[in-house]
Amino acid sequence: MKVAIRGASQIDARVVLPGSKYIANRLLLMCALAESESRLTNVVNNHDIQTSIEGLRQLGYQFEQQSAELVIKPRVQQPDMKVKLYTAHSGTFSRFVSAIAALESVPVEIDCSAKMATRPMLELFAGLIELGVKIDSPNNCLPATITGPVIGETCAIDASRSSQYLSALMIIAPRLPQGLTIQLDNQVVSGAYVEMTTRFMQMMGVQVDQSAHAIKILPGQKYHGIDFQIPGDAVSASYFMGAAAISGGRVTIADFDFDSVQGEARFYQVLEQMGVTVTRLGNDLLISGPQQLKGIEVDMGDMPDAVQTLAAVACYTDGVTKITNIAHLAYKESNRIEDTAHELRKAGVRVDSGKDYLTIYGGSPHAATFETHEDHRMAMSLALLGIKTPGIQINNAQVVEKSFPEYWQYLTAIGIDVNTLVDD
Ligand SMILES: O=C(O)C1=C[C@@H](OP(=O)(O)O)[C@@H](O)[C@H](O)C1
Ligand SMILES: C=C(OP(=O)(O)O)C(=O)O
Repeated sequence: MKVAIRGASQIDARVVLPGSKYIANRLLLMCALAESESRLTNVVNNHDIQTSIEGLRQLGYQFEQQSAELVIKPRVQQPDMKVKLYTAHSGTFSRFVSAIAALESVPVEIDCSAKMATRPMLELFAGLIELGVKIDSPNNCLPATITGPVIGETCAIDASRSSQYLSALMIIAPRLPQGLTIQLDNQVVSGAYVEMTTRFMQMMGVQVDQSAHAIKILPGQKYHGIDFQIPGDAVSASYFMGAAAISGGRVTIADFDFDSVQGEARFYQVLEQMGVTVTRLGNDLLISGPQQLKGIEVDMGDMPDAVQTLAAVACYTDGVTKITNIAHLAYKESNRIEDTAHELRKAGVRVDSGKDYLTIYGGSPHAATFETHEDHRMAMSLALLGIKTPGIQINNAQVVEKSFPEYWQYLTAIGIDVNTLVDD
């Protein structure tokens, strides 16, 4: 599927966003491991979350859709023979379920998409091996067969390429008879996501002790089931904030998750530095774009998934935007440093890129056809250029299914013209 984007003359819209994929991804697992029933509402229906539910079902965990609620009941039977499951393109589920698989004493064979098979797993596998788990993987990536159970109580983890390794081990800790001490071997990236894991573990009754070099979960703790409404997805919100910023129009994000555990919920503060006006209206957040955006320098280490949104907005400033502390973006669905730079250059934008930064020189981008590199965020963010620049097209636009299947309809609803074209 290919789409052509034509900007709206004036954007003035209110957007109600689907629930956070990040919170859902954690709660599905924590609730599955809980000793009592949980009820979740506003669980986003996207490919990543369907993949998580399906994969956990293969392990015998129970998910039931009851009208608007997803009901998760304690597992009654653990598998007594080899289990096979599929993690598709989801980095989060690939890492989290590898740790869950290590709780079983039968082999769990985990397969994934060709793209996911190129994303790193090595550091998590090393941590699990230290805990006595057998990992059978030809190249330290998925596909792999994981055979538990965990027998150790201490391991080291290097989370300098992905925080998901650390969250994965934290999530299973309450199920380990001796608890777990995780030594932090290196700098931890995407720290806000580890904080998110901690916050939900605490909400479900598990105490997490954190020091500068270790995370400790004491034995004898259990997840208690919860009744919880998942707030809106902060990264999905970033595209509509970006649309207001680029167009100079107004977008209201309904029921914005103000005291959020989602790092990217602070993206509006980044836009504010660029000249956007932000107004709180009760539970809503109004973003009003300025006449002219300013370039800024900003550390996006804790907002990794909004970097491409910012890169798109940065194309329309009257200055230079430097996005720093993003070396870990090389290991996402695409290389979000080099591939983003490459695509923006197609529109005549000057971009400098390095191991841990992107520098974008604002100006007047011209028409371009962008490739998505199988990255949903590449499609969603680059489409924003079409708001102001005629002739923007996106190939393989269906990649948005991973996190936000209705994205193109949402753009149409705020007045942006999205035309589906026949593929070349
Ligand atoms: O824990 C999570 O839910 C995530 C952590 C981040 O990954 P890294 O820790 O690999 O940066 C983020 O980019 C990803 O989309 C989701
Ligand atoms: C990086 C992302 O997800 P994951 O790592 O789960 O594939 C994302 O949604 O942008």
